[in-house]
Amino acid sequence: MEDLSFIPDLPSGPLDVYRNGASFNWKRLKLALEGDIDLLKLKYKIWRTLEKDPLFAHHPVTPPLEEQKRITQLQLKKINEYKFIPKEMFNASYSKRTRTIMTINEAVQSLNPSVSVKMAIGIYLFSNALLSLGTERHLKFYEATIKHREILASFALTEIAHGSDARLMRTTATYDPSTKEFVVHTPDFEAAKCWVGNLGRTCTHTLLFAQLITPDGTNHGLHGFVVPIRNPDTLETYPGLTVGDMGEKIGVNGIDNGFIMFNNYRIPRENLLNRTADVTEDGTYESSFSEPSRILGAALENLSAGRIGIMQESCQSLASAVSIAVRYAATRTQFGERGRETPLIEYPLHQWRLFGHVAAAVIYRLYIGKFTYVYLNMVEKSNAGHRVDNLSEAVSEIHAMVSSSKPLLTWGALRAAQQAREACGGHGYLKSSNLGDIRSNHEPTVTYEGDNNVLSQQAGNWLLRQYEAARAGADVDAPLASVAFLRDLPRLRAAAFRAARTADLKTPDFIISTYRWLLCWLLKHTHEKNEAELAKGLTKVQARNNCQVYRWKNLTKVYAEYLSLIFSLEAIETKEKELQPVLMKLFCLYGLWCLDDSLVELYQGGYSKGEEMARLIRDAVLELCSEVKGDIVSVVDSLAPPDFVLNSALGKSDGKLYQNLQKAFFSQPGVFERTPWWRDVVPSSKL
Ligand SMILES: Cc1cc2nc3c(=O)[nH]c(=O)nc-3n(C[C@H](O)[C@H](O)[C@H](O)COP(=O)(O)OP(=O)(O)OC[C@H]3O[C@@H](n4cnc5c(N)ncnc54)[C@H](O)[C@@H]3O)c2cc1C
Repeated sequence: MEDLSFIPDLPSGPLDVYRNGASFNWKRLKLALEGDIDLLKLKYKIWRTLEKDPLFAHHPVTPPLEEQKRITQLQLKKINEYKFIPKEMFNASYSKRTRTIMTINEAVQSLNPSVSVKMAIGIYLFSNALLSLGTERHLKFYEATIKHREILASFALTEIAHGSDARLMRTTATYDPSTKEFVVHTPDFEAAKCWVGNLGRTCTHTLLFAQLITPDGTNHGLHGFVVPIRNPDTLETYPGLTVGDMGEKIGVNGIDNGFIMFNNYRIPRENLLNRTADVTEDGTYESSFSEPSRILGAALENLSAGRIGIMQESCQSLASAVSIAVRYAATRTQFGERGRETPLIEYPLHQWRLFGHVAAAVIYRLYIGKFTYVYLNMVEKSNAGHRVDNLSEAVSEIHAMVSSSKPLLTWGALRAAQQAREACGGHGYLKSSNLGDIRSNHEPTVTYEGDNNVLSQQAGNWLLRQYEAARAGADVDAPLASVAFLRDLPRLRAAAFRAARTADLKTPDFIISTYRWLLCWLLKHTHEKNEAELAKGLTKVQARNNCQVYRWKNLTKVYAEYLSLIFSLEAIETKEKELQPVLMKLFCLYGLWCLDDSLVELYQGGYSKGEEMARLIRDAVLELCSEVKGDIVSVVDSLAPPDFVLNSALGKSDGKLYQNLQKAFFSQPGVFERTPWWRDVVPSSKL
């Protein structure tokens, strides 16, 4: 068995009442959730190092806006200097290297999300894009970014008037053969690039997406270009650019999101990322689809890697939020009988509000851990030029999986953060609870890297195509088997709810088979709705738009929940025996908690009649809440980062709630000093 002594023991205190009764060892569950001991060690190394560095000390009061940006930039510089990526990683496999980078990002994210976003865009997204969209001539940018850290980049796609519909971006890059340069231009303010992270104050280069126009006037669509923005020695912006900071946001204010307008700004021809298409010196456009498998691999990489990173970070935010709320609930008492007050965690309502989110935190972690491996292995094979069977179908399937799961996880974490805040009552509203920062810093993930509602439509379209193929008796184009059950359509349609006791529901078989039935029915329902719209004489686009609500609420969400269930179940089956009972309970709790949300559709589709099914599902959820109660504090111990990272007066691992609150109150700068404005407000006019 692995030596886990690198994980510090937890201090004893009031939480021991619950910890002592746990059915498993929390450190072993922590390792099982991380999935890789080297990566877990790396996380702890990062946290230990940063805890000792005063630059990473927490501020009891939010610093002024510019100071937040300065601190974040300095923190990023310091993280670069610490060189957390082991040297040998630069020569390691793509999959291993990417997992290491993702782990570093996650460890930093739980401490200051602004730094991790800065790092993810400025270093990793950019260097990945250079590898997948660029060619040998861009390696110098790659080395300068990832090895020497001389370049801090940004990613400029969104414009003032267009975000989700990227095709209509209006920034142009027109080729001038007389100087062998592209001339980048912004026609007006509506076409200014905006929201670009790192652009406002700090980046040296941007990865710009602009319409490529050749001298014959042909527009070849959006292409990627490396565009220098600032002198790396002085951070002065170059002439021909109008660059500004977007100002204060609701969260992540350490990031300098910026806007930019280009005034006939010239860049060398070679700065076009030319893996898939190039412009010759004399201005001829050439598409070089000589290695389609590599090109598709690159496309897959670009579409999905950033979103997988966001999902991992969502797991971390969700884990932190529920850890604070559960530790609080185990130490906070209200009401009671016979002179003894009751801890909040003993109330079924409180359990019902929180434990489903705790189960989700565990299931999502297992799901994303496993899915990331599948995804990275496939990209690695494809980038290495190995044959991957049905690659283009696999690319589409991965895109559908990511496009449905990113909404599920980001919204899931947001809902949990809000519930955790409320579950801690008034104290949850204190900055020192950290729940406000967790919530507001997490919030923009539902919008960036693809707005959740827009992404989910794309997943819905793919699902409908698979259903239509299955209905017609054709093969389902899903090499990763996420909808393999569609091959069994007739049998699934005939299935029905047959359980009589809650025990029949608390099994993976019941949950998975109910999900399969539900997905089949939702597909049928959405397909029929679409056909009915077409029969009215509407265009395909109009018909699809009229089915949007069905595609998200009633289809894509359920598909994403199903994915999280089948992947996590596979992961649970490989975990050590001691952990299986608690993991299985959390699995069932999550599955039934989600099904409760789909009761309308289960009844609407005729899976059951009468009130029995709803009653049994809800009773089973409540029973499971009560069954996991004795383990739940240890479950959040496995999920939570160390106290320094969690940074919450309510969620410290010693459980000394009121002592920690007192420390937080008393340590605020100037808390007992007379306010500087007391003269203006004293009631007596004599002063
Ligand atoms: C903190 C933050 C950081 C960001 N960082 C970057 C960055 O570094 N680089 C960059 O290029 N961009 C960045 N963005 C921008 C982000 O990618 C866009 O905001 C996002 O793509 C959505 O585009 P939009 O804001 O134009 O919204 P819109 O596309 O205008 O959408 C507005 C709303 O309409 C809905 N909607 C849109 N189309 C449809 C439809 N067909 N049917 C139904 N509903 C629809 C959407 O769901 C959304 O709720 C960032 C944004 C934020 C908040």
